[in-house]
Amino acid sequence: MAIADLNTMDNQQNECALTIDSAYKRYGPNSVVLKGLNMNVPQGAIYGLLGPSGCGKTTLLNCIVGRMNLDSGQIRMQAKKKSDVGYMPQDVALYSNLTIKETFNYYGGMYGMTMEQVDNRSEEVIKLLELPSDNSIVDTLSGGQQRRVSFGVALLHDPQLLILDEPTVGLDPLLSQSIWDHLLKLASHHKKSIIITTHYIEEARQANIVGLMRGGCLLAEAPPLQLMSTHGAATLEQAFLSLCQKQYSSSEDELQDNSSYPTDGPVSSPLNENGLFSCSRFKAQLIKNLLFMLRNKPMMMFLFGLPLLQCTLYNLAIGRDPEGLKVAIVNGELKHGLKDCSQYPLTGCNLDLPLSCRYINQIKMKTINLIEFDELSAARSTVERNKAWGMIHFASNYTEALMERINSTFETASPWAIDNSDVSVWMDMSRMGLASKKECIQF
Ligand SMILES: Nc1ncnc2c1ncn2[C@@H]1O[C@H](COP(=O)(O)OP(=O)(O)OP(=O)(O)O)[C@@H](O)[C@H]1O
Repeated sequence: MAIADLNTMDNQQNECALTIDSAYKRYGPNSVVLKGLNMNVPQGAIYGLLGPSGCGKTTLLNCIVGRMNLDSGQIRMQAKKKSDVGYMPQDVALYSNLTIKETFNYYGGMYGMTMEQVDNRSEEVIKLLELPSDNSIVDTLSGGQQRRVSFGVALLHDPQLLILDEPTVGLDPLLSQSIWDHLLKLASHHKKSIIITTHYIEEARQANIVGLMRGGCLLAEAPPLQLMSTHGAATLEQAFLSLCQKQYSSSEDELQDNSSYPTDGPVSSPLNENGLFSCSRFKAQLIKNLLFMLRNKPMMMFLFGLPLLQCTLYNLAIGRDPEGLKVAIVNGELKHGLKDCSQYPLTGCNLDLPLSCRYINQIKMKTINLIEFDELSAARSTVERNKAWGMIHFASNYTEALMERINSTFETASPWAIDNSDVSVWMDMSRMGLASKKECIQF
């Protein structure tokens, strides 16, 4: 190839806002949507992407903006960051509880615009798109009005590349024409590149270039008048029909054969994120979430009220101290039982002082009735007769044999051993740290 030809090609690619080479995408082995599609969107032009429902237009746009990856191929773009692109998806994806103004403030903040910029731009956009009062809640708008707000969001930050998925569907013809006029002005005066999909084929005649898509590839890509003259057609629709008939003669399902499907790995959009953190994005998210909370009172009451109710019910049901429960105490730690406790202070950090006195002192503050026994067997037999009783045994001189007996009886290794009847509580003082006496235990 001559050097002059190569230079021309390079220049053409430099002037392209977007170039796609051999794009392949499928949703499953038998659902190939893009089949080696090539596309060139010139800088400062409106590119009308036409095609029947289900031919893969939305899939292609999603791959361009980075919502999904191609399976194979290449995407080159002049826009570098996601905020250089304005995307209006086919489905309305707005926050329904925000007003139009708040919606613009939110997306403006996400694009890193100042409040002043947002105010100026939203005023222009509201006027252009004939939106209702900016205090109207999105949820209360008609489907067409919501689509116009979504369109306004794509226009708001004045991006280099606009990608609009059926922006004029369901609009009043006069409004639709004023939108096209605005897009033409954006392309010719401000050198913005615009990709627009539409089902209205004749509408696309206003585009600078149209791509006719069918069966996952572009059948043709040329200025509308050139397409019509090449195919001897009076309308764009007839030109499209003639191209479809030509394609029909070749096999459409070639690529359903998995062996010929290229598998050179996922190809992501070249658009970069706008940085990990930005104050304006943080603020925009915060305000949006606060507004959501303010406007969803029943939901907030449920979110905060349910755990509160659960805690209250839990505490009312089982969280209180048992009232009037009689608990037997056998204090083996002191020679004369709890009577000896009067000699000792109940506060301070002296571990030579008996733990049982402090512990019992705490229990006395509760609503439990303590009944002291001198003998373990007497307390035990009383507990066994009256199942509702509890028993605390403070032992001082545990021998290995005694420990084993307690463990085998109560089958637990915790400092508290719970009797099989669930009412007898043993306190193993040696495991509470008293044996080592290294720690100060304060109740
Ligand atoms: N998430 C998905 N999982 C599986 N198949 C999908 C998915 N999204 C789209 N498809 C299929 O891919 C094909 C192309 O869908 P796509 O939405 O890209 O078409 P389209 O040309 O934008 O259609 P329309 O003009 O009706 O919006 C369709 O057959 C569709 O069923």
